[in-house]
Amino acid sequence: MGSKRSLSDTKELADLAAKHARIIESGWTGTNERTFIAVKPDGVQRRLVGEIIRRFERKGFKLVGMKLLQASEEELRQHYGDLREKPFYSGLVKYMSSGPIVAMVWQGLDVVKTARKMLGETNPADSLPGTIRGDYCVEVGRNVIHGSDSVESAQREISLWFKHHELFCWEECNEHWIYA
Ligand SMILES: Nc1ncnc2c1ncn2[C@@H]1O[C@H](COP(=O)(O)OP(=O)(O)OP(=O)(O)O)[C@@H](O)[C@H]1O
Repeated sequence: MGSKRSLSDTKELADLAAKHARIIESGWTGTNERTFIAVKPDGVQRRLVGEIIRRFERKGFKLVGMKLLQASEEELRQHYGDLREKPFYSGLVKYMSSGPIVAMVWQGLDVVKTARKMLGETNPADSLPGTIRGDYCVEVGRNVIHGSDSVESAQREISLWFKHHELFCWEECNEHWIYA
């Protein structure tokens, strides 16, 4: 009895540490991945932040980082660099800098692809009811939410909007919280 650890306890702890290390290593790619989600200024103004968080939590994803911020034009230029030549680009930057956004990182199995499904199509008119854009907006230029379109975009966007120390590492926190 008492608090003495046996050899098998030590082995269990070592196995657990190795398991944690493997999960942390694979946290950026593969199936247990992270995505960048932003509630756009219209979503914040319309008090949709809580509803959006609720959907991601209930789906089973884990919040890894979140902040309310005013995006600068420079940050938006970097974020939307691939759309620079589009006719709607300057309107998009103006819209995205018109008020605070809520930047978030969510983690979980296939979260990049699944989040895009939860968001709906870029144009709300093409989005099915039940999706965020299908339920809460009508205009492509005011479509409430952003979500990374690939694992690579997610990595780039997360490192643009968040510093490493702003992201929580669930795997280091408590073994019972780890996804299988
Ligand atoms: N035709 C358009 N007119 C006005 N704004 C547009 C138009 N097309 C796209 N946008 C805006 O630019 C954003 C980025 O467009 P993109 O083609 O990357 O779509 P998306 O990947 O679905 O959107 P997001 O990056 O916001 O998740 C859209 O979410 C929308 O706010």
